[in-house]
Amino acid sequence: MARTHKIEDYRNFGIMAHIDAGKTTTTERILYYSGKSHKIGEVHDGAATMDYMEQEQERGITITSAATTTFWNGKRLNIIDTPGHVDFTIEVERSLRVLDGAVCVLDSNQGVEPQTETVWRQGDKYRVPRVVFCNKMDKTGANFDMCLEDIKVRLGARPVALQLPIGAESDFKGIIDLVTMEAKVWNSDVQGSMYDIEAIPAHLQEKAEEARAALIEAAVELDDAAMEAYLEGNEPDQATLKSLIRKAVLHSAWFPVLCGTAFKNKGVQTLLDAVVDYLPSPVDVPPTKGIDPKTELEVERKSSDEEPLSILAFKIIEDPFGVLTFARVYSGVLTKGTTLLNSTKEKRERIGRMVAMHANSREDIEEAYAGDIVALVGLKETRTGDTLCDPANPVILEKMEFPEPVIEMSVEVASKADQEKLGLALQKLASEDPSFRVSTDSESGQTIIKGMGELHLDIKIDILRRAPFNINVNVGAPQVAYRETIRKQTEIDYTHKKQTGGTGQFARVKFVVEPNEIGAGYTFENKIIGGVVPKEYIPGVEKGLNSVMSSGPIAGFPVVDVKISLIDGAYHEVDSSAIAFEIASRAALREGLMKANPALLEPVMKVEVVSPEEYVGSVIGDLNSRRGQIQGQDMRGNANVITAFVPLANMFSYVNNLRSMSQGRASYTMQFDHYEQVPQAVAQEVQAKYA
Ligand SMILES: Nc1nc2c(ncn2[C@@H]2O[C@H](COP(=O)(O)OP(=O)(O)OP(=O)(O)O)[C@@H](O)[C@H]2O)c(=O)[nH]1
Repeated sequence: MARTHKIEDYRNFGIMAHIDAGKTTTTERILYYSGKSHKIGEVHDGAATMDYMEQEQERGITITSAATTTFWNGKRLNIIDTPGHVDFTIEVERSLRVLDGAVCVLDSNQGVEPQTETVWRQGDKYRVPRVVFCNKMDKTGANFDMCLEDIKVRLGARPVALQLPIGAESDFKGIIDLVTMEAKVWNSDVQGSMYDIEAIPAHLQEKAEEARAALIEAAVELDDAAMEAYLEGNEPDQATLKSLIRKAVLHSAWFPVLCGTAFKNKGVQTLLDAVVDYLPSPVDVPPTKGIDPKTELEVERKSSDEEPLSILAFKIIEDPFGVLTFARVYSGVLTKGTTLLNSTKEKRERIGRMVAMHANSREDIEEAYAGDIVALVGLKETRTGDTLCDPANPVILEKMEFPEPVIEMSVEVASKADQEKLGLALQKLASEDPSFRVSTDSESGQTIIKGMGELHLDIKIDILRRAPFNINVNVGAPQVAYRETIRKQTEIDYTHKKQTGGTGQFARVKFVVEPNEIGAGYTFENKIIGGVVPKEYIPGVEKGLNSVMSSGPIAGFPVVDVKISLIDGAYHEVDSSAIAFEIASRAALREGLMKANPALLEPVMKVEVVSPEEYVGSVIGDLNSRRGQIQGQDMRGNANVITAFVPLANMFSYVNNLRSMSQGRASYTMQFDHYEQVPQAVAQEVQAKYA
């Protein structure tokens, strides 16, 4: 077997957008036009082929990223459909990490929306080259110029039109291609429609010439020779112009903007042309970086079949075929049947079977090459973010960062049989989604699930209740994931002594307890020199400390950002034991934390409300009453955008309040921003509730 496409002919790209802008519809049309899907699945019928999870179809939203391979103009396209809801931001991050380019889809009636901004910033973080597709040009209120302005103002990015719309709303007919100066007109909006090339409509001629001049000026800025020629009156030819646009995209110097309506089948082929012409191939982006686990030195892996094999797992899903691990091959060639090293876990993993995923079928493959995105079947040890590599040339590719969950909920089942099923099911879900965690409350013994938001947990519960799990679960109300920390340094000297007839118990420990840097977590250091606390008792000490750190003294929440040093102690030849030291350490730390000015921390969300003018006063008043701090207020179109930091504790069921406050006309999004100390009065309430 050999490559079907040169690596230069690959386009690994994602589609990112605010919820409902039309990612799924656009992806469906792309698959249709590129010939892989024979029936267009409409999102509103719940038949979209990309949205293969039953739930996604019912809710009409895309939850998991599905990777799909298709072909256009002789190029091999690997598409990832990324979810738009902010609770699934982690999925968007994962996708961006492994893709080389992206199409950002806007709703032309809405312009840049809050989540567009979030995914755009994530794109900036991973330096993903992008083109923008203004979708829904057929919708009432669609406005291409407003979208361009929004990209400038709200994203602070530089948009350059590659096309102009011909007509808008129900009169939208097609586009003027500013590179070729042709009108491409769809004279039908039924599925599979092709465009006709027509003369540019007379009333748009002047506007098209101006827009083309702007495009050429933006393009020649990227090349001195082209600029000089242009100043002397020579426009770049079409091939040069295209290569300059490509250069602009690769360097994010500016962003080409296209338009169309995926739903009405207009502008999809021209979008595919732009993907092929302007988005990068794997060799156009910098080589991927990693660490050599033996030397701990940084190494680079070029996108080439000749380099040692390196693969990053970015998504795990459970399906009737078994566990599918979606992975990107960064370098080298992977052959079925090989045993690889999972360098992140230091474990071997055999690749027994691998498949290329298409929207509604999968194809068994024998080999995968640098640049490919494949699904590996039945891996046992590999988790999202792990590296698989050639055991003789180990590398650990850059790790992904996962946000901490901010919301939690208890789950219960009635029967013992279900309890066992629940444990296994939760373990499975947690291994697929690193932003979803499971723990057991040490005091009540309850199972607690943790995630990024109410919807995130709702969806997990739904999965548990459905086939194949079919578990009858009861859930508690969602709770904020508080944390505890300390504000000052203290010392604590504690002796545990007990004499009950026979053998007694004796242990003395002395600790320094001090605040650690934010995000540094909990660290323990044994600073004892000499044998005042023999080494065999140290595990007991750590066990005692850990139990307090996982359930703090204020209200039983995990304690973070604390450093503990063991500086002194004493033992008794006969009466000391690891257990005695565990008891002493637990009691010492409880006392120590209480002396060290303990504080309760809560997650604070960044909230953005988009509201018509007449409701702004009530929205702001309401946010203030939720302990919100208003950060800003500006205009988008004729709507006001209010941004605020609000504690998550006061945001439950906000959607209902906002709806009734604005007669359903205001909308909002929120995402975790940071942890902050809870005001005294609120801390007392929390303490009364939990302690
Ligand atoms: N008028 C019009 N409606 C569209 C167009 N594209 C998509 N829609 C509709 O907009 C709604 C949302 O489309 P989706 O494709 O599900 O959007 P999405 O961005 O994938 O949404 P999520 O997966 O939930 O984030 C659906 O009802 C589509 O039929 C378009 O070009 N014009």
